[in-house]
Amino acid sequence: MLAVVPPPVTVRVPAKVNLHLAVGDLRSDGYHDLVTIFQALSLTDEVTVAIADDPGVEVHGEGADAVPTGASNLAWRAVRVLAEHVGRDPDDPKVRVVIRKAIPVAGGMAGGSADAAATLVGLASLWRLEISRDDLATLAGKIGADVPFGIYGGTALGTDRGDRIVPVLSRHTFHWVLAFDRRGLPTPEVFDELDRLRADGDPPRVGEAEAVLEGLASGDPRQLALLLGNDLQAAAVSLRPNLRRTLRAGVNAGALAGMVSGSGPTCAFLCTDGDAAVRVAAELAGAGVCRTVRVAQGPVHGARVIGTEEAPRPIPPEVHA
Ligand SMILES: C[C@@](CO)(OP(=O)(O)O)[C@H](O)COP(=O)(O)OP(=O)(O)OC[C@H]1O[C@@H](n2ccc(N)nc2=O)[C@H](O)[C@@H]1O
Ligand SMILES: Nc1ncnc2c1ncn2[C@@H]1O[C@H](COP(=O)(O)OP(=O)(O)O)[C@@H](O)[C@H]1O
Repeated sequence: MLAVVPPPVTVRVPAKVNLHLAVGDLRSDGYHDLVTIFQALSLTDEVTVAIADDPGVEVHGEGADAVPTGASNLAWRAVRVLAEHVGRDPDDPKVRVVIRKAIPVAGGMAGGSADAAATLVGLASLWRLEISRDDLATLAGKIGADVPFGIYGGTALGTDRGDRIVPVLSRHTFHWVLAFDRRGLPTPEVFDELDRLRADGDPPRVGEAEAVLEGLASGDPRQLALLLGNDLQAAAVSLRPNLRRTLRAGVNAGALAGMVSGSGPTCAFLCTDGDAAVRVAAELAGAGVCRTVRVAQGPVHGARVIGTEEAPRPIPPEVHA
């Protein structure tokens, strides 16, 4: 009898912005304790996993040239972690992963982490595993601090390394403009720069997460705008002084507030509503301070298998200058 090969599974997964990012001291394991509030945004990557005799990773779309396709690809690490967990051979998982990127690479929006989260969710479906979202999130934490949030999406409080996730009920939609920088910024360099700035002086620290949770609950973007904060912003701006100009340009264009997203260099601007976001995006694009501008809204759900009626986006053609 012929074995039936299950069809490929495609998962859509969101980028994140940190509405609040409080960084504690450097720990002995090389990480910092964090208290952060994540929000998942409608800027998404798509990841397809399929049974294949030619295993590996393919990457297309935004920043694809800068993404490794070997063992260090975070999606491939997810394949290995899940294979090991369920007793499959991690060195020969017989899986092909195709990633279509829209999330900027090394942009502070957890794009690689999102691809890893999507791979876990996709493989759980492809391999027909009985595994809960919480168990997938625990495995996700072995891949990277930001990966568990990609499993849940929505709005969530992250503590410890940022990988202990408690979902936050958030009934309101917020509108964002995102400014992608010309080059990415490696996360470890930004944490190192913050440690250096703190050894030399006293860069500003964000307040309490509770106030931000109240701002979220109010649904009023004006209230939330006053409460956004990111301890890594000073470090990202120190490494990339041009971000100061980008942040100013977004606010001058009519955003309620602008901040560096996570470790940067993407800047995120909170706007009054969807129409305002489109106006801010158009003006920011004309200001010449960044590479690309996108409009997004949040919160959106985490990594989710796309139904058969929702075909994956076609692979964008490569554009050469
Ligand atoms: C800063 C944040 C904010 O959400 O994300 P990005 O803005 O880069 O996407 C995260 O903490 C990034 O999470 P992620 O990118 O998954 O980090 P990992 O791969 O686990 O760690 C990369 C490196 O970042 C530093 N790191 C990360 C998390 C943390 N709590 N403390 C740290 O010091 C460490 O130097 C670590 O070796
Ligand atoms: N699937 C992936 N997508 C993007 N980057 C990846 C991926 N796998 C590994 N990486 C590596 O991880 C680094 C950080 O990627 P990313 O998650 O996009 O940034 P950030 O941590 O700033 O949010 C990249 O510079 C890249 O070398």
